[in-house]
Amino acid sequence: MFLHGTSKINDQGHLEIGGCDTTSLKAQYGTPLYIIDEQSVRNRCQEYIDAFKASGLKFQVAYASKAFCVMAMCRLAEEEGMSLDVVSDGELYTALEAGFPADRIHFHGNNKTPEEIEMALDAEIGCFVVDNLVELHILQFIAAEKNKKVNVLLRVTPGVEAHTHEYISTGQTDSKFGFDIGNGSAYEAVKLAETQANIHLLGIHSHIGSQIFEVDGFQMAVQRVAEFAASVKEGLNIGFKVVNLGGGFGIRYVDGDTPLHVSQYVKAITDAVKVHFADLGSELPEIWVEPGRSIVGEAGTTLYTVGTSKDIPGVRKYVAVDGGMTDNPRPALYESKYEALLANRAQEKPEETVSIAGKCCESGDMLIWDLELPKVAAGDLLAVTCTGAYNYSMASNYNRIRKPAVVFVKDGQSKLVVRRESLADIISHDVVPANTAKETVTS
Ligand SMILES: Cc1ncc(COP(=O)(O)O)c(C=O)c1O
Ligand SMILES: N[C@@H](CCCC[NH3+])C(=O)O
Repeated sequence: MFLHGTSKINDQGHLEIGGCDTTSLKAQYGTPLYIIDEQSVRNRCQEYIDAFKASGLKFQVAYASKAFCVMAMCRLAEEEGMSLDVVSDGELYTALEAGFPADRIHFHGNNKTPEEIEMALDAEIGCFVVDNLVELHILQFIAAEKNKKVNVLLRVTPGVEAHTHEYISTGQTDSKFGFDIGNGSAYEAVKLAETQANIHLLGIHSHIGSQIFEVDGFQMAVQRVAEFAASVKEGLNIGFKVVNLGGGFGIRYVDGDTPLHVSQYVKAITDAVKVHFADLGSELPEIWVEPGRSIVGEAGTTLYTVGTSKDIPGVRKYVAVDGGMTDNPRPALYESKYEALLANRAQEKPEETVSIAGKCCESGDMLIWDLELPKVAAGDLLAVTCTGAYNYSMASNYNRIRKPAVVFVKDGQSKLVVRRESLADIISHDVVPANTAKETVTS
């Protein structure tokens, strides 16, 4: 079994993360429980920053908060010197309430509402990543009304297709995101942006996909973006101060996933920048990236309690846990694969093959197929690894299942960062119209 970060099996044969025994975490917080290995997250942030420092280029590493956005995580990212990418008023609000410096916040999204734009302008965020012409016009209009000049990156699609699951590729020409370089719309957008009095065009942004293992997609994107920058320089005499290359750096979910070390991705990108932008003859651009999954993914573990099982002789044994697609929709959405171990008997040898089912009323609610485990029984603790990214942030209340708590663990201490939803939370937004309430009372 592959253990990430500070995870290990302790003398009691229990899975321990951040020096905390997972059986004690269950006793203290209950299950399902998201456990975040705080030191691993901090280390990963520093690996990015160190790799960029080594390149000698000016840079910003913006944590893509969509991967896991809670106030404690925003604080941590701030402490580690990261910038922050947000895509909605909710993420922006979380960051601001956490005290994240507004000037290090970058606002993404292909359909920002005027209200969201206004909120971000009032907060004086660092920059808007403008996705389309409608947004450019709205932003100019609102910025003019407020007498502000806003920093803008234009999101372009460089036409690079990263090797990844088709549902999570965003770099192709046929994409809902950004201005296409290939058909000239990116060039026209630059031209237009430059004429807008309240827009300060900082540069461009490209994001080629997610869970990428190879460097060639990033290198190709740098080349395309540099060629585009050259054509803009030549045709419009406009230079880009900033080039943002998005996120997408892969992580190891299961055997066979072969991510590179963060420093290798960063070196490949910064070397490519040095090669392809050198010809422009001006100062090399500042390079920004936006890793999400690779900051928090491997640091997360979800702890479940095993409940019922159903053995169909000669076919399959289903083992159900007290969570499922509500806390981790990725297997159902993307057929994502995960590994798991029995956290309370972590040293025991595998004895049976089981498939891990969630508790939702949905046959697709399966977390892991064909997992080798010791003989598993009700009450055992199952730890699914690598759940730090796009699990809590994509969790739902389907079947009115409550969202789990989240704890940070480090140096033998655990800190609650999101409390478990209560049953009262579940109905807290419900409104019973007056006449229905009356009928309910009298029936
Ligand atoms: C624009 C943008 N930036 C950054 C990210 C973060 O990607 P990842 O979590 O794969 O690093 C995404 C998501 O894929 C994205 O769409
Ligand atoms: N939510 C996706 C990734 C989408 C990336 C956002 N652009 C996942 O779970 O992997």
